[in-house]
Amino acid sequence: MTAIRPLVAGNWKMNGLSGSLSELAALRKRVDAAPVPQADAMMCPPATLLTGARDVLEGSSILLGAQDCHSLPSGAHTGDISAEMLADAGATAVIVGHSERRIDHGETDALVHAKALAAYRAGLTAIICVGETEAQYRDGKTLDVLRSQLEGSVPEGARAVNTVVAYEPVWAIGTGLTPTPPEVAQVHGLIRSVLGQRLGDSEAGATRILYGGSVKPANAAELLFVPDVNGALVGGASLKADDFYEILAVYAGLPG
Ligand SMILES: O=C(CO)COP(=O)(O)O
Repeated sequence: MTAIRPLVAGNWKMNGLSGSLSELAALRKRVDAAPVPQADAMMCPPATLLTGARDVLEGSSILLGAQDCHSLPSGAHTGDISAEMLADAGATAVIVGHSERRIDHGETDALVHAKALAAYRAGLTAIICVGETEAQYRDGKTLDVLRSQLEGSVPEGARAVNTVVAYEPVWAIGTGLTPTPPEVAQVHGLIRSVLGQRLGDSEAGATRILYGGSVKPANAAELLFVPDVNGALVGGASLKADDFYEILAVYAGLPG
């Protein structure tokens, strides 16, 4: 099995006005000046900034992603945005099933599954998020919850080339708390084994499994070199070009 190429993806969430594109331009400048060829970098700004971000990133190695999509390609769905629209705006990937959408918008595993299929239909990579709540973590239910979310959310046609799984414990998002490296290793190992049952070992062995939840420059090396961790999904720290670059740069020491 060849080594999995890591991915560091930033999720700006509902942050950023047009002026924030200067932060993306600053990131681009840092990556252009000191590329990190060992890993892929991606930024997922809000949908309103996608075309502006596409222009800022033109010719850059930084990939562009989006944060959510509707499951249908078009139609009478006021306020929604289809995967095809995201692709048209320059995105090559879309986050689906983030816990903030599961919680704020009542998104079910079935809906996340449909959104992942929509991403494939539009030629986008689906970044499928899973993660347990604090109560589930405290009750020792993490592995059961993740198994069930993966079985419900990851389409059987998922392939390593078009699918990324992001493990984001809800209690670690925006809190400064993180699971311990052994906990992350256990969960990521389980995710890979569930993917193996669904997709076969060869696809599962090549699928990127990201860790997300309070990843910062200070803890990135500790979290990203855990076995079965193939990168990060970064929230708050992705809003600052220097912080995001420093997280990406933890891979700079590796053979390219
Ligand atoms: O939800 C996240 C990324 O999708 C993580 O957010 P924070 O990095 O701000 O904890």
